Amino acid sequence: IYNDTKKPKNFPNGPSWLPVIGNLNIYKKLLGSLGFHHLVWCELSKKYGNVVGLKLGRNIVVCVLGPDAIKEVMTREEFDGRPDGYLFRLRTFGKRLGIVFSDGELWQKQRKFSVNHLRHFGFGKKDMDMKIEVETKDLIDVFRKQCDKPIEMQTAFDISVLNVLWSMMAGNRFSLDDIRLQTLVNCIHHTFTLLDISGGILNQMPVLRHFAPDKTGFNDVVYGIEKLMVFLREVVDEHKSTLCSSHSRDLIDSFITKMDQPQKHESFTDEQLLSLCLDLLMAGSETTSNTLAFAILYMVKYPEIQKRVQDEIHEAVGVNRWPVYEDRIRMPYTEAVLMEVQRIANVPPLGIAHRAIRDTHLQGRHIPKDTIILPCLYSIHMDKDFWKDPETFRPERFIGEEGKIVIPEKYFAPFGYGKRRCLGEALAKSNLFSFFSAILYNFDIQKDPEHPEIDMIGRDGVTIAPKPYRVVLHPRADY
Ligand code: HEM
Repeated sequence: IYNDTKKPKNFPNGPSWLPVIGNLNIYKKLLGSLGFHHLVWCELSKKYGNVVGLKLGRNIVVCVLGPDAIKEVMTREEFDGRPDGYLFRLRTFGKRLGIVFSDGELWQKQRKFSVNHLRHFGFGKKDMDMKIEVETKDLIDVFRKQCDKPIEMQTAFDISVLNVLWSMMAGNRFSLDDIRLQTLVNCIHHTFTLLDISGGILNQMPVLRHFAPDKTGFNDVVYGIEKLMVFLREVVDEHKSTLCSSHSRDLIDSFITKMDQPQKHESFTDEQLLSLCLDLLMAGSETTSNTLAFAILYMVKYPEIQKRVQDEIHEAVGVNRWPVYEDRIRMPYTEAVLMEVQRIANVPPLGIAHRAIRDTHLQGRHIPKDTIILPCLYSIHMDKDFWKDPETFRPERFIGEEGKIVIPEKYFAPFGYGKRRCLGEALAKSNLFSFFSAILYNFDIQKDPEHPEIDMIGRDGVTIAPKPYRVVLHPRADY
């Protein structure tokens, strides 16, 4: 018990550790009053500095805040690992598989494979933008049918956003009223609200799942993952039965073909294929949908900014078509609005957890091997010294004197950076721009008169999601 309370020498500052629970008592109390995990770390950093160290159950967790400490974590090879533990393995057959929470050789091979093959199927190229155009058109058609009536907005983008990625992964798309897919995406949303990026209670004290399977979220997480896996297994089986080995239709085909090659890396297995698909689905849908839903919410809150975006769209493309991603060069204000949404909404406020792969130092403090490291992206996006008025929604902050976009990279990193930076950045940016500008081209977005209150404070979880809200879309005259 005494050893349990002993901190490693020169460990980052933080409160004393209790036996077994470590600092879970303090953490829980702060979370109860502040409501968000990232705010707990910000609060602790006021007392303990920019590198705060806690023990949460069996996990040692260090949160880094501010540009210098975050840069060290993102760019030093010792921090390129991802956490291991009960929760992370629960997703992937009790093993370390997938792409988001794997590391070492498996991660390198799988990341390289995914990037190369997604690119082959259009990722980051004109092909991808054309797929987005198709999805945008479909979604606008759906919205047109619901004009002048309140529409549920925080999940409105789910299937459209997923379709673009899915067409590269599995070669097809879903109808926007596909009930099964919407149920699966709802499972993803729900799972994200139950967990937090450090692993949460299921990783810190996995034994609790036996005593409180509902309260710890265990039952819901298992249910959600099983549902997704059943769906993915059907898709993979269908690919296997229709595969033509000389012609890959999509990423899944390429993976299956690779599994049959004698010189393949040992990580190309059935379980890894399912885990990779699960990770891409989860990482690719939630983040983009939430950002778009926040963007619409900000436009309702600030109609004068909405009007300015619409004026810019008009000037850049006229009235006969809506903007596509290529037009962004002539639409700096619209781009700045989306960047400002990413900065202020902080959809992944703590990024994705890293792990120290060996004993090392960070900002002069000792970090033991396997420490979970949380880069608090919120801390740079909301840095008072740099941004001056971080709580104010002011897109102009991203526009330089010559009217062009300026990105202060040290203080703006919604996709992270370094070797583990977001793999889907190109797709996310193109999705954000295309869906957002198409909606503003076609509609004036207004509050639901029956629910005029606008709640900008989201819901906590792995990512921050807006609370359910409705808006009314009015078709714009002449468009
Ligand atoms: C607005 C949308 C998105 C945001 C804000 C976002 C943000 C992030 C962040 C902060 C990370 C962690 C970076 C780090 O650890 O240093 C990450 C990783 C990742 N993202 Fe995204 N992301 C978005 C969209 C997407 C999309 C569309 C995909 C789909 C392909 C995707 C796939 C991934 C993957 C696979 C990783 C893990 C990369 C690795 O560990 O090597 N993301 N993302």
